[in-house]
Parts: sequence; C-alpha cells; structure tokens
Amino acid sequence: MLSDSSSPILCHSPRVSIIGAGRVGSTLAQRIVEKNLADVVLLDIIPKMPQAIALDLMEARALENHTRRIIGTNDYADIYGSEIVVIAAGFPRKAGMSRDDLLQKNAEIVREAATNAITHSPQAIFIVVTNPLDVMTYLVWQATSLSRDRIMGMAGVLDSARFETYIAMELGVSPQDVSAMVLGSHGDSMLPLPRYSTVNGIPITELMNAETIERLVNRTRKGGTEIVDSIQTGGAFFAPASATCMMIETILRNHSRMLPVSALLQGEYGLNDLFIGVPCRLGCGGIEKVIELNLTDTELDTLRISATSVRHNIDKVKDILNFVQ
Ligand SMILES: NC(=O)C1=CN([C@@H]2O[C@H](COP(=O)(O)OP(=O)(O)OC[C@H]3O[C@@H](n4cnc5c(N)ncnc54)[C@H](O)[C@@H]3O)[C@@H](O)[C@H]2O)C=CC1
Ligand SMILES: O=C([O-])CC(=O)C(=O)O
Repeated sequence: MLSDSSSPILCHSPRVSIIGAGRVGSTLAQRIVEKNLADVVLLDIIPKMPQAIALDLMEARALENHTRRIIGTNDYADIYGSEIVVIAAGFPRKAGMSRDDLLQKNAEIVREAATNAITHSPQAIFIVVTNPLDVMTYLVWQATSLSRDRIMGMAGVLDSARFETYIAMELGVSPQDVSAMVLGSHGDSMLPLPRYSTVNGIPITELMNAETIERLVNRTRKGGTEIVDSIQTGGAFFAPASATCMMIETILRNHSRMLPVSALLQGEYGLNDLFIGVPCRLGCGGIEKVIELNLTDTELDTLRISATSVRHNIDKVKDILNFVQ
C-alpha cells in the first residue's frame, strides 16, 4: 500500500509560483513542466483564467510525458512553500511605447504582488520579469526586504540570446556555438559586449567588421521593440519564457552558471543601491557572486548612462508609491 505520510522527503517536488498568467507567465509554466523541473502554481487576478490555463496544461501532461502538476489560482495562499516566485504580472507595452512608459501602470501591481508573495512564500528566491525591468526588481526588493542573493531580474539572458541569434544568423553558424554577453539596463541603453562575445572561443571581432558588429549591437538594443512593433498589442514571450526558465533550472539544479541578471549593486562597477544587468554566478543559493569585469572607459560610460536612467526611474517610482526608506 502506498503511504503518503512516511516519505515526505522523497515526495517533495520543487514548486515554482508564477504571478501573472499572461503570455510570458503561461508560456513559462509550460516550459517548466515540460522540462520536468518543478510543479507550477499560476496566479492571476482574472477570475477562472489561471485555473483554465492550468487545466489545459494538465490535459497535455500524458501527451508530453511529464508528471509535474500545474495549479491555477487567484489566491496567494496557494503559493505556499515555493522555492522560486516569478513576478510576470502587469501590462506589456504596445507599439510606440517605451518600457519606461509602463512604470506608472505596473508599479502598484508589482508592489502588491511582491508583498503578497513574500507573505506566503517567505523562503523563496524571486525573479522579476515585469517591465520596466530593473526598476520593478528594485521595487520588489524594497517591498520584500530580501537579501540580494534572493532577488534578481530577468533581462540579460534574453538580451544575450538575441545578440547570439543575430550573430549566428549573420555568420550562418549554429547559435549553439555562439556565446555573447549583454549587460546594463533592459532598455535602449543596454550594453552588448562584442569584446566578450565569441563563436566557439573565437572573438566576433575577428569574424566581422566593426560596421556589422555595430549593426547587430543596435538590433540587440531594439530587439524587444522589433517584436512589439509587429505584434502591436504586446511583446515577445517565447524567448522571455525560455530565458526565465533557464535561470530557474540553474537555481533548482544548482548549475552554478555565470549569467547576466539584474542584480543589486553594492559598490561594484562604482554603482550602489540599484539593480542593473551584470554577470552573476547563479546556483541553489540564488545569486552566489556578482562578477566585476574590467570594462573599458567607453563600456563603463555606457553602463553609467544605463544606471542613470534606472536611477531616474527609481526616483519616479518612489514618488508614485510614496516610499518611506
Ligand atoms: N524582462 C523581460 O525581458 C520581459 C518583460 N516582459 C514584461 O512582462 C510583463 C508581462 O508580459 P505579458 O505576459 O506579455 O503580458 P500579458 O498581458 O499577457 O500578461 C500579464 C498578466 O498579468 C496579469 N495581472 C495584471 N495585474 C495583476 C495583479 N495585480 N495580480 C496578478 N496578475 C495580474 C494580467 O491579468 C495578465 O494575465 C510585461 O510587463 C512585459 O513588458 C515581457 C517580456 C520580456
Ligand atoms: O519589449 C518588451 O516590451 C518586452 C521585453 O522586455 C522584451 O521582449 O525585451
């Protein structure tokens, strides 16, 4: 006879809760369960909607040959015991908008989501996806008082994947052979780093001329906009879900990968008290190390421009929400 009381450790399945069951949230849920990484709780403000998406995903379980459970809910009590909470709730931009235009609309949604989520999953590591990314990650940090190892934003993995894709397409090689690094804020002032981008170890500076590289760098900076401008009423979600899923897999399986994530800086790169994309070692402890690269003066200047725009938005969000530090 099967007992459900004698083997709690063997029965434990990691649990990832996703706040916001829209395009990014629901695609992420699908990625997580189909990779057999964790059970998923999908939470949304719309009545019955996350339940219906969870049912749809459950009905695909046998066909996709996995055993993970998906729960849909409108109640934060159901996210208890999550190892990871992802915040993907809030408005996406429409054609013609910048990510910063979402600040006012998304700030209250994200603060409320963070406050509720930390109450019901106080041990979780938080990954923020909602835009404008770096400032929303700051907001979640403020709302939860998490230590810096347990709070990060997803952007650099996506932006680097885009840069890698464009490099691979330009050279006609497999993206699997391309490794690229994009730092800075998730916006027009992000910092793709050709110097640290390679094809099977060969720097791209040896494979393409400066003009081509500049073209790919600019396309990377506008990678999200290129998709929003065509979809019109929302943005990318397949690659964003894959990028978030890769961060989750790295943490749950303790892969100790070095990935660019939006992290709280405490003096690194001469910056303090803001979140911005930098390389970090991710593992089961969350952000286990923030890596400080030796940037050139030009690269550092771009990173500081990025930081100035994030700081400006942090000041705005403090005004909007009347933060008391
Ligand atoms: N960091 C990144 O690289 C990326 C960020 N994003 C951002 O992620 C966010 C979500 O994008 P999509 O999934 O495409 O949007 P979506 O509109 O498809 O989904 C958003 C979901 O949030 C829900 N929601 C709104 N208020 C809520 C609340 N108070 N509590 C719980 N759920 C709530 C909505 O009902 C909706 O289902 C947007 O802000 C978008 O800009 C999207 C792609 C990449
Ligand atoms: O462009 C958007 O609004 C969504 C996003 O952040 C991205 O795809 O990079």
